[in-house]
Amino acid sequence: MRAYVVVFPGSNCDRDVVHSLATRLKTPVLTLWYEENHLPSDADLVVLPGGFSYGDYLRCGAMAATAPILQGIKNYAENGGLVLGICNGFQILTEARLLPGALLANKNLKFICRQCTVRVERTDTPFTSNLQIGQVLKMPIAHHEGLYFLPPEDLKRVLANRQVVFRYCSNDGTVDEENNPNGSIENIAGVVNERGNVLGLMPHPERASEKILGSEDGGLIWDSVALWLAKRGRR
Ligand SMILES: NC(=O)CC[C@H](N)C(=O)O
Repeated sequence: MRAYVVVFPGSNCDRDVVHSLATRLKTPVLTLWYEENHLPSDADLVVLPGGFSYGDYLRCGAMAATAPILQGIKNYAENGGLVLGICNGFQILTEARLLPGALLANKNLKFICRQCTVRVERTDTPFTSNLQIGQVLKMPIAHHEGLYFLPPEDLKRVLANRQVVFRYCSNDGTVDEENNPNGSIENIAGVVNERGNVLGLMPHPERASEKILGSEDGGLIWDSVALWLAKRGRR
């Protein structure tokens, strides 16, 4: 398998994602500059990493969503390619309308950087294929605009389509207001598109993929992608 990590001006988690993916999966991971307008034909996974693309000016992800590489990502996703947006990458995917909803300022209006736990809601996606429904993953969040929001009609559609993949929860998997760090609607921490090949999530798997980081649970997401690809003949 071959993975690519997109670098925008202001990305700051790109190297972490490269290191984490390459170490865990022992696979080539290359970076891709935002001014490219198409993706290499050998890409099995494209990651939009966290950070502050374009300094978060205008709205988080709004300017990056108009960068040339997004055209390549849209074509790639339309053809079924796997796209993962982490934190600022998630914000970029919603701004580009590749994912529903929007990320608004956290309910306490503060930047929140801390460990948190999310519950797995779906295992029939490439990103969660090696997980169990209800499994709790420990991964840190680090954002100011992480409150996931959808207007009522869109929320109904997203729930009916089972697009919610992760929900913020307690250590034992309880989903409630107390365990909702940023005020996201329905505790939503990650969603997929209808087809299931584009995932956005606010927690950082790359910051939770080695014991020394306090959790290796993020690595389970990488394992899931590798397993899903291997089942389709991509190693
Ligand atoms: N870690 C990140 O990707 C941060 C995302 C964005 N800059 C925010 O603060 O919400």
